[in-house]
Amino acid sequence: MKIMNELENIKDDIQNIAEAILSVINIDVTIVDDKFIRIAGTGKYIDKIGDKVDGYSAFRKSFVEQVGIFIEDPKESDICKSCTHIHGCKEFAEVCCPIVLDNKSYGVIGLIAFDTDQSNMMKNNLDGLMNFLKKMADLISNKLKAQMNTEELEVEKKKLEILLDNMDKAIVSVDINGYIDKCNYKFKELFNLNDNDLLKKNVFDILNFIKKTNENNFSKYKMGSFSYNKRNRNVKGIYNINKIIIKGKFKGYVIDFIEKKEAIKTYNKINKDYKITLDNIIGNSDLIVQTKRNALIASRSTSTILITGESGTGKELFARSIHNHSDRVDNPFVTVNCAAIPDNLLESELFGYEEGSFTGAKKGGKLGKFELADKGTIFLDEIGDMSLHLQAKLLRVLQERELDKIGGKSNIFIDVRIIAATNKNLETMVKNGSFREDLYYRLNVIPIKLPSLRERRGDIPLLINYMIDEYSHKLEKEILGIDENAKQLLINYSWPGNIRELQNVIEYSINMSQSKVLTLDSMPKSIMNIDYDKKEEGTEEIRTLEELEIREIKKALIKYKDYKKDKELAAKSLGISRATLYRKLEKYKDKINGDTYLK
Ligand SMILES: Nc1ncnc2c1ncn2[C@@H]1O[C@H](COP(=O)(O)OP(=O)(O)OP(=O)(O)O)[C@@H](O)[C@H]1O
Repeated sequence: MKIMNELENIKDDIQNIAEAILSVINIDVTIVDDKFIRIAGTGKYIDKIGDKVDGYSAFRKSFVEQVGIFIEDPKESDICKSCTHIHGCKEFAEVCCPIVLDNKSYGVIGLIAFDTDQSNMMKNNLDGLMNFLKKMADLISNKLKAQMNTEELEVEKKKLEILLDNMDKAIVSVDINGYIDKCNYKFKELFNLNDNDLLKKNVFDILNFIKKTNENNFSKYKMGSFSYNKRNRNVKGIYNINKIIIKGKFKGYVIDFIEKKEAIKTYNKINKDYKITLDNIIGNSDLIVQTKRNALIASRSTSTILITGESGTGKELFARSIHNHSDRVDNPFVTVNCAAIPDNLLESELFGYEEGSFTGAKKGGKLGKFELADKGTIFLDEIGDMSLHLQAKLLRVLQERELDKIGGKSNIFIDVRIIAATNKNLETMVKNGSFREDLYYRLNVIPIKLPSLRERRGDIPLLINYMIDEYSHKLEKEILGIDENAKQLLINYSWPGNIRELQNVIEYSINMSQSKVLTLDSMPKSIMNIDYDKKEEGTEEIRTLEELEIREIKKALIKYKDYKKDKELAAKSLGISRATLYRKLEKYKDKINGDTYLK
């Protein structure tokens, strides 16, 4: 392959300069590159363009030493003594000047006199001539520089285009008015646009979910969600707008877009390494081992699962593990707490709605959790708290496997595995009419009942050690273990809040501990004062109604401890008003005082 000399890229410009020199001084010009190949010439040199110029020792000297040279009489000149052509030389005089850029020589401009007139003209105007040639050489090096810069820019541009086309995100850059400047392949693909669609088009017209008027109201960066529907292309996602500001001046926008399903996929990929599995569920007792075995079998099917168990027994943990053991693991696991969302919002949360379906509906509509969980698993926690109206809707989804969105024109097919969970007794609820029987049977295809902590006390020491490790690390306290008395207390306690309560007790105790070993002193008063549950179920003594009330209040407080509206949810689950709950807390404050959950 021929390696191109830099000057060759601008040889037309160089030939023009050679002819300009000729027209000014009327002496023929030769311009050579760094290999001494003639790349431009006038008069009799025109036919010799492309030839190697031999013997020109003056050119070499000028090139190597980067100096202008004048040779008055080649036959007498010291410089020409080594020239192989000296005997046949027809030259009367010669002037040459190097073409230099950033201290590197790229070639030489030479003027050769073939008669006395030309030689005299050179001699008499030498300074001016040298100066003129130097200016011409500078002109060539400036052209060369511009050419190199353009080339560099083209390489950068190409690299950038390749980079953009290989990005997961769709990207478009526009001017201050929104006219499209550049976009990547993904952008055209995402919005189903061809080059004609983009020619001199305004992005705010094409993607009308972005309102230009709003874009002036943010400083640098803004994000939003979108729904785009055109030419059978229906995409939903998130967009970010970045303002391009150079030296304080606003120059346009770069907008990137990511499809929601892509974002979810990426999220799942990132989190894959931290996924919880059945192996992370602590416990050696027969009950928990058998439950884990059943859960593993259930993970291989797509049938609906109903997990039951008291609050804090690990229902969500099991649901996540089942998803992570299933072949849906690379798709989303979406959780909905049916008790934490008011009934009027739950419907749109679950099923979503189309744009404009009601006053106040968000632009672009809203994706429901069922759609977000596409090809994955939806975990419907606290299903027993769902209203009868929504139970009917859910039943339809389970039966038809189709979603009927609020304001939607057509139904959407869904491929979602359902895992429901509750701590309520659904059978009793079915009997008293607060839970639909048909829905109960649809959900209860694979039942998994989680044992309470009381039923597997043998696992308590294992759980305590695991939690001491976890929380001492988290709280940066060196706690080495638990003493026998404290351990016995925890083994015998009734654990109405199950593992979540045990976690809270250990966390509290590590915080309070003055020594490296947890003792009774660091335990919360609540688990020491109330010991009515020490005995196994069925053998307990009759308790006073007050004791029962305190216990249920404590259970409710533990359960909703982590929610923002904890008291409100606790009161609701107890079937009393918030004010009543506060009154009772005041009344029993000595009995519940010191309880970590009340803070
Ligand atoms: N076997 C276990 N090993 C370790 N941690 C556990 C185990 N079971 C539950 N946990 C922990 O206990 C806490 C409560 O678990 P989870 O939220 O799954 O319970 P839940 O039954 O869904 O509760 P609720 O009914 O109140 O929603 C979580 O922090 C969970 O990580």
